[in-house]
Parts: sequence; structure tokens; C-alpha cells
Amino acid sequence: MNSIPASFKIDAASSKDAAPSILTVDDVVKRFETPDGPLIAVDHMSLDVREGEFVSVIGPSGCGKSTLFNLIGGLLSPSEGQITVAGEEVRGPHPSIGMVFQEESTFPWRTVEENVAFSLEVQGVGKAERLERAHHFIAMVGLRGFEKSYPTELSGGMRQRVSMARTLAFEPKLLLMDEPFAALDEQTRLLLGDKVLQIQQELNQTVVLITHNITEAVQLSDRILIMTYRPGRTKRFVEIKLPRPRSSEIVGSDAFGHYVAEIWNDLREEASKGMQDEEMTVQRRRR
Ligand SMILES: Nc1ncnc2c1ncn2[C@@H]1O[C@H](COP(=O)(O)OP(=O)(O)OP(=O)(O)O)[C@@H](O)[C@H]1O
Repeated sequence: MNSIPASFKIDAASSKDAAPSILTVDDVVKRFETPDGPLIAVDHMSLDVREGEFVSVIGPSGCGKSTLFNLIGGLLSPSEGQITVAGEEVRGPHPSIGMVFQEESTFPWRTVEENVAFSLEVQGVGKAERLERAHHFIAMVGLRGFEKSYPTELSGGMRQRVSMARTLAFEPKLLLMDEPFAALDEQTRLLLGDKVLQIQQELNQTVVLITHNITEAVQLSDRILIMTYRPGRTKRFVEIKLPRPRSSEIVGSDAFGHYVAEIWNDLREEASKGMQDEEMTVQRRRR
């Protein structure tokens, strides 16, 4: 493995310690009623994210990551506890929160610029201004030249960048992403990670990323919240003290490898519980 390139100098993680808090998840519980009785998907979780911070939430399949994403985004209400964004309690979809989903969410009948301008159109921004802003964010995600293309003419990675530009265009205080690159191959994912890093730095964007990809989490984050397997609780936080600005070059460094190993150690334990649980469920169904 290579050591961290000398050009990476700034340790940005510590400079964010003094920034004000944008997102507070305070002792949140989410229970679902199921035919087998109540199921606790999120169990007394708390999280405080500061302005400009990049926090990833990682955990095994079924641990409650998407539930937490939907709670923060206001698509679900907590059974207990409270979530505030920019000082306001989240009681439904909130203009301060921009969401990017795992599934592709571009409108196939609209061109790239019409897709990106959509949220601005909804906000009543005039045509000239919304096109100007759309072009700015299209360039930011690296899609200049594709303004008039339709989503079907683009690759999956390009379409996810269109979704990201559309979300960024209304300048959310918090960008919430649920496995946005899950369907892409590893190389594309790493290179798109570079794009996300650049954008985050340029906008000082606060980001919460839901993922089960350790490499992606370490590459991008200031802090990683590791969740336990069902019920979803905070297992621990890992601060990623890799210097910024970062790029995917850092993936080959020793320091990066140490973080990946450390997080895998924690996750392996939780993922094993998940596998055992699934096996028992299959056996029960067979009987
Ligand atoms: N609407 C719902 N009703 C009942 N149970 C639900 C509901 N949504 C999620 N669950 C359950 O809550 C638990 C957590 O699910 P969730 O989708 O949040 O996990 P996840 O970590 O995002 O999983 P994955 O990584 O596989 O997407 C699971 O046991 C799931 O079956």
C-alpha cells in the first residue's frame, strides 16, 4: 500500500468541530406494527451533525438504515424522540432537506436541464433564472454538454448525477443520500465519490450518506456511525481523520486500509447476526 500522498495536507475533520449543528436526531425510536407483532427498526438513536460535516451511516442489511433515512427526511414519523433540521422539528418533507434515493428518480420525458430545473420550477423560480441555476449545477456534477440529452441516452452513473444536480439546485441545508451509487460498479462508484467530494468542498455541503459500502464511507466521511443489526442502535462512531481535500487516490494508502479493517471488524459481527437471523427465518418457513 502507498502512504497518504504529500499533497493531502488539510485535516478538515477537526475544523468542523466548532461549526453549528444542522441536524439533531434525539433519542429516536421507530416501531412498525407487523403480523408477528411490533418490530423495532430504530432503537433510541441519537446523532448530531454539524454544518459542512459529511457523516455516513453504515450497517448490515435490515439494520434500519433506510428507516433512519426516511425519518430524517420526514417521510416517516418517529414513534419516540425528535428530529430537528436547521433548528426546526421535522414533521414531513422539509425544504431544508434534499434527498437522493437509491432508485433512479429522473423524469425520462424531460431533458437533463428540465430535470435539474424541476425543483426550481416547483418553487416558482422564473425560467431564465432556473435554467441558469440548472446549468451551474449540471456543470458541477460534470455533465456540461448533456443539458439537452434525455435520461435514456445516459449511463446509470450519469443519471444519478442528474438526480444529485436536481437536488443540489434548490440548495438544501442538508443533503441526505440513500445508497445513491449502489447499482454502479466499484470503479464508477469511486470516481463518482471524487465528484461528491469536490462538490461537498465547493458548497461546504452538509451530507448524511446511508450506505453499506465501507470503502465509500471511509473515502467520503468525516465520521461514520456504525449501526447494530436489528434493532438498529448506534454501535459506535468512527472519526475519519484522513486529510482533505481527498480523492479516490487515498483508497490505496495504509491509513485508509486501517480504517476499512477497523470498521469491517465491527460490521462483520453485526452482518453475521443478520445472516444467522435470515437462515433461521428460512428454516422456520420450511417447517
Ligand atoms: N413499513 C414497514 N413495516 C414493517 N417493517 C418494516 C417497514 N420498513 C422497514 N421494516 C423493517 O424494519 C427493519 C429495518 O429495515 P430497513 O429497510 O430500514 O433496513 P436497511 O438497513 O435499510 O436494510 P437494507 O440495507 O437491506 O436496505 C427490517 O426488519 C424491515 O423489514
